[in-house]
Amino acid sequence: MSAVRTNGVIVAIDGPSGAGKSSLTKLLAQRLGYIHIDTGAMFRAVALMSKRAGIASDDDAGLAELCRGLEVNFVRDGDSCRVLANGEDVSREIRTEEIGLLTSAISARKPVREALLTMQRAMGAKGGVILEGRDIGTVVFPDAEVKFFLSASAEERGRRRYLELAARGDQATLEETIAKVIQRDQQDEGREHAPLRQAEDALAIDSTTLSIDEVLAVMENTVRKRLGQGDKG
Ligand SMILES: Nc1ncnc2c1ncn2[C@@H]1O[C@H](COP(=O)(O)OP(=O)(O)O)[C@@H](O)[C@H]1O
Ligand SMILES: Nc1ccn([C@H]2C[C@H](O)[C@@H](COP(=O)(O)OP(=O)(O)O)O2)c(=O)n1
Repeated sequence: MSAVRTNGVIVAIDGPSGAGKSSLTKLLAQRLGYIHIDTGAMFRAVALMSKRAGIASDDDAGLAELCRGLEVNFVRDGDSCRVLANGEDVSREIRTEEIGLLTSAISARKPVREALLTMQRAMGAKGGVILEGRDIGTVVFPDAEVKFFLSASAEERGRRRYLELAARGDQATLEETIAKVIQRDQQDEGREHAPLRQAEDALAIDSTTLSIDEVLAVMENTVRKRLGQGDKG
């Protein structure tokens, strides 16, 4: 093991939008009794606060100032987790498509990545955590004991998002939703700082034709083997 951590190992789950990171991280954390850190929610909180403050997505000085005064926390609420930005519950407000696209833009800015990198390392250092995002296994915790790169075809990821939006009563079409997924992939993969890419030592899982339970079984067995607990069967 690369480091002695007080509470257990660090599990990194990276991958593109709609691959199933949030769903799987939540379930795996429950199975292992680990803490779940949704780093996308942290970037989303910065995006929301920058929009409210009228800070442009390329205003690095403004974004740096904003991050200096921002505290993001997660609090458990029954089965789910609330996201607090300076104490305010922003869990719902950060989940719109508009904030998703804005987040993709501001998360490319160096001061934002630096500020959140420090926060994420502090949150995960003791282990016993699963962090999900785009650069956990490559940048935030390159020494994480277990790394997954979860993906699925853009069509399938767009279809999943479309079903979520339709359930919320959103009018978006399937074609538009797939196009937005592809646009976000290009922004996240093409940026200069901490682009989305698979860590060399990550286990790649393509969930296009797998159910959530099937992906969960692969992940849980992989982590338990790493913990020396053998196959869960
Ligand atoms: N393997 C899967 N099969 C079918 N639907 C899935 C699968 N994984 C995730 N989903 C669904 O796809 C949507 C997006 O998943 P989510 O966990 O939010 O992805 P991400 O965090 O990677 O953006 C959710 O509605 C989720 O229930
Ligand atoms: N570790 C991370 C997590 C998210 N981001 C960026 C890239 C994404 O487009 C946005 C939103 O991420 P989020 O995981 O919430 O988005 P999805 O739920 O996958 O659609 O944030 C990042 O750059 N680095």
